[in-house]
Parts: sequence; structure tokens; C-alpha cells
Amino acid sequence: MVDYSVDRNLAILGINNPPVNALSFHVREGLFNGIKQANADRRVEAIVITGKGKTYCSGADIREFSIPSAGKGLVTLGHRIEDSDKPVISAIHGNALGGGLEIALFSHYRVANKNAKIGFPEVLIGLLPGAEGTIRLPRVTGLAFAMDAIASGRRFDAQEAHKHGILDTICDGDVLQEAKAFSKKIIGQPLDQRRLSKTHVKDAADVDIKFEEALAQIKRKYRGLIAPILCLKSVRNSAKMSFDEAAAEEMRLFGELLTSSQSIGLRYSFFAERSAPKWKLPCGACADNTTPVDVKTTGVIGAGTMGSGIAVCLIRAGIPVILVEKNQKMLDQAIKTISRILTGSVKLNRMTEKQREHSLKLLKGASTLDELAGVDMVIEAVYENLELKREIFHQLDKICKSSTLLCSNTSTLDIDNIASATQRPDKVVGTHFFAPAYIMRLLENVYGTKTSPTTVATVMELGKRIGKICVLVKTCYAFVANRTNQPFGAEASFMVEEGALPQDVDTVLENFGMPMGPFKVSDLSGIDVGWRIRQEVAKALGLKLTLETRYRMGERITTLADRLYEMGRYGIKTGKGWYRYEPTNPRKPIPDPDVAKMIQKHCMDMGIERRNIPAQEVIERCLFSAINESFRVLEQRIAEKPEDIDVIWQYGFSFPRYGGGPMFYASQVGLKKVFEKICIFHEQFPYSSHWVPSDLLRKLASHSTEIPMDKWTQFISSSKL
Ligand SMILES: CCCCCCCC/C=C\C=C\CC(=O)SCCNC(=O)CCNC(=O)[C@H](O)C(C)(C)COP(=O)(O)OP(=O)(O)OC[C@H]1O[C@@H](n2cnc3c(N)ncnc32)[C@H](O)[C@@H]1OP(=O)(O)O
Repeated sequence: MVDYSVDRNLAILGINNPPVNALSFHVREGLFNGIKQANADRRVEAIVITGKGKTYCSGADIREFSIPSAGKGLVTLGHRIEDSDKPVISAIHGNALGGGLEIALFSHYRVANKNAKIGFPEVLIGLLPGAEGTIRLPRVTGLAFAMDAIASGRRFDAQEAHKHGILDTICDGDVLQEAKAFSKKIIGQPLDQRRLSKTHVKDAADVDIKFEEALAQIKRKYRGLIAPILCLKSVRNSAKMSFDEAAAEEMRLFGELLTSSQSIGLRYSFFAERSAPKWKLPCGACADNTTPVDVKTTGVIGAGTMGSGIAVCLIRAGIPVILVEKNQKMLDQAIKTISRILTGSVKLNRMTEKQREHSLKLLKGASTLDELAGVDMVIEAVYENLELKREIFHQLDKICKSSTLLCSNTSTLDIDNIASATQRPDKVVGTHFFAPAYIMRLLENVYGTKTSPTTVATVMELGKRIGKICVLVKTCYAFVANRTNQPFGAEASFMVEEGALPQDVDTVLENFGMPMGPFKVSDLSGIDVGWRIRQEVAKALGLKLTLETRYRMGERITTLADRLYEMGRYGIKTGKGWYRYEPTNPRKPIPDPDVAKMIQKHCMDMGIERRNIPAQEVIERCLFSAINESFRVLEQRIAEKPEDIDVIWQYGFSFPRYGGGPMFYASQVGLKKVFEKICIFHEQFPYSSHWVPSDLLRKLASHSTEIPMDKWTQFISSSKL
């Protein structure tokens, strides 16, 4: 794991632990022994620590954090490096992150390739740099930079690191050669001032003011997160305490964070996000054995909000788009909107003006489907109407070349049904984007019974190309995202009918960690949008809708949102919805007594007795109903693994990353407890089918010990436990 070699007067310690050269136990051991060996070797005058392969070192092995006190050896190793009698040079290429950067800061000198990326990303997994990173970095860079870098976890480039004194030199070419040349300048120089533990924080006198400034900023930016605050406190200690005291306190804070539920959730999310794109089909095809088709040109049908947003994603990634819209006014408007969105990206420094101009050149408007004859992929994004979509797919099948993939941005409709309108069901697939498509990272790709592995591989690859987190799911009504989210929203509304107010429910869920409660989200996305969907569904089912009912087709419903619609309260766009909005601050929701009155009247008319709804009930009814549906989705193999559902909730519905997602949350609460509560709710609310307990959950909950998440799917087909 660490290759030891001697080149003339230099010992070279090469970290060799692909893919990211994480500091696993054997790497730490190898470095420790290597430093010892080099110090004992008479030929050696200096030691170079370098990384084999693509990178220097990406930090501690995150999986090892689940093993008690696994990280401890890193500090011991660090002291061995710093105490070395012979100078130690870290030669950095690729990444020097977390514990990797700490190894570099224990070293006496640091040289790097100009493309190297440096940083302390520990905070992103709910930790702080626990091997003296928070004590050493301020000694090099000063407090302001250290506070920002450590509490944000951002990666910065070699130039910035050099500017702040982290790197002694940067080079264009091979960093090992540079380190060899550099060693000639420093061999024989005194080492004491190069040992950071012997130095001081230069701007220590300003620590209180800098701390308060940084604290105010991170409290605004990272609401509810503990790690950024402890990161700052530890950097503050570096200026207020002796080195050893600050280091001991850093270790204590690290230990506190390591066992915190936030860090456990964030570490789970780190791996869940990486496991989601590793798709697998029931036929055995998977990401590793299937080659995607190269998509060079695309078409998007429909220039509404979704179509325009999807077009932005594609052109921004350098993929040409023909945007088809038969309504010329809408098309013109969409092109203006797209241009405006890209201008916004330039203002936010997310792209340059030149890139914006180039992207816009890739966009072409068209009024008929015929223009799509030669494209490699079409994404249909018209409104949610099965007949309309089938008709479009039927026409596309005739117009497009035989290799063109036909994708639908449906959020609910059966992909098999849409595919059956074509002669190429193997090339039909769902690509469900989330609004606003140019911002939301999730892409829920949906395969049908006949979708080919190549088609799946192609949409998964395209998603990655346009910067999305892709999850693959099987077709069914509403797929995974909307299907598992539906009970969450329904329970929120039922509780308003039973006694809560929209702001009560929103506040509880926001305190839980959701950035916005469901009623604020509903105002943002538009009450009229939901109303229109309900009308469409009713039309398709041949139902006549009325406001004076609590049940539809044997299911409990609430018509509260329809009543808002009838009042012309469509949400933010009309200044009134579940909340009211002042023209001076049109984004700030204000609880509205008129809404409370409407709810009271609705309850009186419907004979519903209102009661106090405790916060715990809000959380349990919203989350456990979603969890129950998620277990069904897993049981029916609509989602392949629980992590896929959690990633969908994080990136589609902004579930707090530290909470993991509904499945992870269930695992933390304990499946027995979740199941028992679901059974109680089922008895209490017999007319909501989302409370019928999932068989899979029942099986898992009846096991004598908690089954870990990675074993849940093994219980799908087992009849006994
Ligand atoms: C009481 C207790 C006292 C204890 C004493 C205190 C001592 C504490 C000491 C030290 C503390 C150190 C803290 C740390 O160093 S925490 C780790 C900091 N580093 C990171 O967070 C880096 C995370 N990784 C990344 O950001 C990226 O992976 C990156 C390195 C940028 C590479 O990106 P990319 O090329 O896109 O590759 P992937 O992300 O897909 O990763 C490839 C595979 O590698 C796995 N991986 C990556 N990083 C780690 C890691 N640090 N540990 C384990 N595994 C890692 C990743 O999961 C991928 O795996 P797979 O292919 O199976 O999916």
C-alpha cells in the first residue's frame, strides 16, 4: 500500500491504494514504517511522500470511521513525519484532501502540480479535520482563509493554495521530478521553523472578531448543521490555546462529531450517492457490462417550463438541441427564457459569457416534429396526458431515424404504454426531470419492460454528462419519486383538515430539516398545477369531481387545495395560496387568517372535528407513510436498492442530506418501531391505502435483530424468517 524506494539521496514513499489513495490502516502503517526506514538509511538525505496513479491522497478511508477509534493512527503518523530528522516533502498531484492535506501539513515542505486540488472536505461528511488540520492550517494561511476553507469544505486549486502559503512551489509537469529538484534547495536547511507545531497563528489577536464574522455567515448558510460550527470553534482554539491544548480539544470535538447522527447520515449519503448510478436490470445487464450510444444531437418537444429547462441542461453541456413547439409565441418566449437563464449563470460565475454564447448557438427552435428526423435522442416534455404522449411517440417513430432514442419526461405515466405506440419499445425510456430542470440535480430514469440495456446505459450516461445524479427505476404509476412523495403530501393535507394549520405543518417539517414545508412548496409550484393534474386524472377515470366529499374510489381525499383554487389562490404567482405574499417581498410566505377561516369552514361543512396535532405526529405521519410506500416500491423491485430511494428524496425533494433519506431514517428509528406505528395509523385511518403495511417491512420488522439496509432486499422473496 506504500511503495518504498530510494533514488540517489531521496527516499520515495509512494501511496498506492487505488482508486483515491485513501489513508486506510495499511497506508498509515506503510508511511509510518517508511519514514522510520528512511531516517535509518544512511544514503537518504530527504524523504518525498507522493501518490501512485491519478492522485496524491484523498484523505481518511471514510468506511473505517465506523470502526471504533480507527482514525487514531493518523495523528501518531503525522507526528512521526513532523519529527523526522530528515526533511519530508509532500509531492502533490490530483487531490490532497482531508487527511491527505493533513499529511502534507505534517510534512516540512509541499510542492504540487498546477492542476492539483486541495481542501478539507470533512465538514461535508459532518466531521472536522481531526488530525490537527484545524490547528495547522491557520498557522500557514491565517485565520480568515482557514475558517472559510475548513467550515465550507470547498476544494481549491494549487494557485490559491500557493497564494495562501500552503504550497512552497507549483509546477507544470511531473511533480515527483519537481520534488527531486526542490530537495536540492532544502537539504541541510534547519527544520524547526518548518515544523508547524513550533509556529504560531500570526493574526491570533483578531481571532474573536474573525470568529464572530465567520459564525454569523455559516449559521445563515448551513442552517441546523453542527460540524461547520465545531470547525470554526476548533480553528478559534488554534489561536487561543497552546498547540497541544488545541490539538487535544480538536480530537475531542472530532470524537463528538464522529458519533453524531448528522455525520452518520452524511457518511451514508456519501456512499448512497455513489451507489445510485450503478444500475442493474433484472436481465443481468448493468453499468459495467453495457456500452452507451454516443448522443451527439437531441430534440426536446414542448417549450413549457420543463422543456425549456431540459434544453438549458443539454446546451449548457455542449449538446445541440432542436426545441420543437408548434405555438410560435411560446417558442419565442422559451428562447428568451433560456437566454435569460444562461445570463443568470454568467452572473453567478457558473459560466463565462463566451460559454453562454456558444451554448445559445447550440439551440435551434422548430415548429414541427419533422425537424427531429436526424437527431440521436428526443426528450418529449409536453403536459401530462397519455393520449397526447402516445400520439407524439407514434409520430416520432415514423419520423426519426431507426436508432433515435425516444424519451418521455413523464412524471407518472406508464412507459410501457407510451412505448407500445411505437415499433421500437426497446428505445423508449422515461427521463423524469425535476423542476426547475436546470437547477434540480435529480434525473429519475425509468425503464419499461422492453427498454434495452443500451438505451438505459445511454440515458444514464447522458444524465451524468449534463451534471445530474441519475437513478434508474422500473416503470409503474408515478415511479419512485412521486409515488413515495404522494402519501407525504396527502398526510400533510389531512393533518390540516384534522386540526393543524399549513404553517404548523411546514414549521415542524422545516425544523426536521426540510428546506421548505409542503405548503410553501405547493405555493411555489402553483396550486393550479396540482388542480389541473387532478382534473386530468379524473377525466381519464371518467370521474366527476365535487368539493363536498372526503372519499373517492374508496380512498380518503381532501378537497382543501381545490377550495383554494376556487378562491383564485394559485400560490406565489397570484400573491395568495396557502399563505399570502406582499408585493414588496413576494417570496416571503405570511400565514393568512383567511386561509384559516376557509379551513375552519371546510371542516364544519364536512363535519370534521378539529384537534391539536403534536409535532411528533406530523413527522411520523408524513415520513412513515412515505417509508411504507418506499418499502412497497422496493418489494416490487421498482427501485433496486434502498439507497436509490434516498438519493431520489435528497435530490428530488431536498430531504436533508444529514438525514440520509426516508429509508435511512427508517433504519435509524428502527424497523420494528416504524412498522408498529404504521399498523396503528392503518387502524386509525383505514381509508388511506398508503397505510396498508408493506409485506417487506413486516418481514424485516418481525426479525429478532435489526437487519442492516444492505440486506433488506434479500427478504423480498423469502416467505419465512
Ligand atoms: C475519538 C476518535 C479519535 C480519533 C482521532 C482523530 C483522528 C482523525 C484523523 C483524521 C481525519 C481525517 C478526516 C478525513 O480525511 S475524512 C475524508 C476526507 N476526504 C474526503 O471526504 C474525500 C471524499 N472523496 C471525494 O471527494 C471524491 O471521491 C474524490 C476524491 C474527489 C474523487 O472523486 P471521483 O474521481 O469522482 O471518484 P468517486 O467519488 O466516484 O470515488 C471513487 C471511489 O472511491 C471511493 N472513495 C472516495 N473517497 C473515499 C474515501 N475518503 N474513503 C473511502 N472511499 C472513498 C468512492 O466511494 C468510490 O468508490 P466506488 O467506486 O466503490 O463507488
